Amino acid sequence: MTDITGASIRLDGVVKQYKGTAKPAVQKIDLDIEAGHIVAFVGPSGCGKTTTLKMINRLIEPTEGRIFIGDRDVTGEDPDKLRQSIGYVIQSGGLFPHWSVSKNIGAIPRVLGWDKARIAERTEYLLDLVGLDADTFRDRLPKDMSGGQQQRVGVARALAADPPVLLMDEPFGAVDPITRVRLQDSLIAIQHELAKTIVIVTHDFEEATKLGDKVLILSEGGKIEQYGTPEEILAKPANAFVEEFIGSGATLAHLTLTRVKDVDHNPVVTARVGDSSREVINRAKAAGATWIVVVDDQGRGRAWPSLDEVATKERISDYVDPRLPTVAPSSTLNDALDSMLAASQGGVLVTDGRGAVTGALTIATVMAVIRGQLSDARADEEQVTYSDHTEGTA
Ligand SMILES: Nc1ncnc2c1ncn2[C@@H]1O[C@H](COP(=O)(O)OP(=O)(O)OP(=O)(O)O)[C@@H](O)[C@H]1O
Repeated sequence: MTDITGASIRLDGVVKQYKGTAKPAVQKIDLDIEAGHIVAFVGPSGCGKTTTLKMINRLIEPTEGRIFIGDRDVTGEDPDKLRQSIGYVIQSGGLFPHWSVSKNIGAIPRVLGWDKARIAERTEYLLDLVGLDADTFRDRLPKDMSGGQQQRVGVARALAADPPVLLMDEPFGAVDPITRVRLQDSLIAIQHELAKTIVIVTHDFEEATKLGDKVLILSEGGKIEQYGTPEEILAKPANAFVEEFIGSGATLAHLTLTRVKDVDHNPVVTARVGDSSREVINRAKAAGATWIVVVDDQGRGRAWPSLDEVATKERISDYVDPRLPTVAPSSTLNDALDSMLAASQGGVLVTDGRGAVTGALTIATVMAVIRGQLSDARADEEQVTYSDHTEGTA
């Protein structure tokens, strides 16, 4: 991990009561968020997640209490100035629709008076950081991009002026499940590089455990039910509310704690377009493989034909499989399973941070981990054997 560029956040007795309401939306919250951490706010609809988030950048003014960013008490700061130093990402990116990607990303730097060359350089850097090719996307309008690409630009825009804090309100709520996994993995990779302080609101406990160094579980009125690491929450739910919120699938929720990088991968045999099929087949057979991965010059997967398919042509063809399932090292085993199911495949390719194929993960490996976790969980439970049971009921 690189140097932490994030700042701590502290909420000190913060209350929000909207005008004309009987009860406060947030009753009195004290919260410390460590610099360089990702904290995920979860809880049922209407519990006050968004209200709490928006008080941090004063899009919503607290009724009482103080908010600190680093050592700065920002409660009395000019809200416009404050928001220039806090990145903010909302669902669907929230881009200005008539502005190009580069104009959107440069919005805050222009307000801050940066010169054109510095803005252009920063835009290139950020587009690369969020995984978009600058030459392809710089001049695009939001309507000419997919939802996932727009959301990547939204993250780039929020990071434009290098703020220490990034606030994200349901950022991946509006994209399909596979894109969602890619965006989550991309956020984890960005965080490894930048070490900002990130607060993310989500409805999804699984997303919270995947992204959060810590998870904050709220109930109605912004009441803190538990604030801890995903491991702590899953191992020791603080009370019945948390237990119910986590749900009956708690054992399988552990699958979200196990990352692709934590389990063994199978090696893969790779080939390039134009390679001799016979040579590739010989190489694959020697390695005991029944299929290969065709990769491009950067090592990114294009297709994974079986050896029978390879044998139908003299040379490796340039076919690109648009549904090739891939996961990143930071993906969870649940993501890997989803990806396999979506592609109707019994395995998934594992890629490094730049998308190059490094191995494969099979459904057998994932099932072995699930079996191990289930038997660990059962060993912890009171053991009732078949004979105990029949004796007890006889
Ligand atoms: N502008 C407002 N005026 C009055 N009440 C509001 C206002 N905004 C939110 N509320 C109320 O405050 C409470 C908390 O809302 P908030 O949006 O923070 O919850 P949330 O946990 O983010 O919900 P969701 O998950 O549905 O987005 C809710 O009861 C909501 O109806």
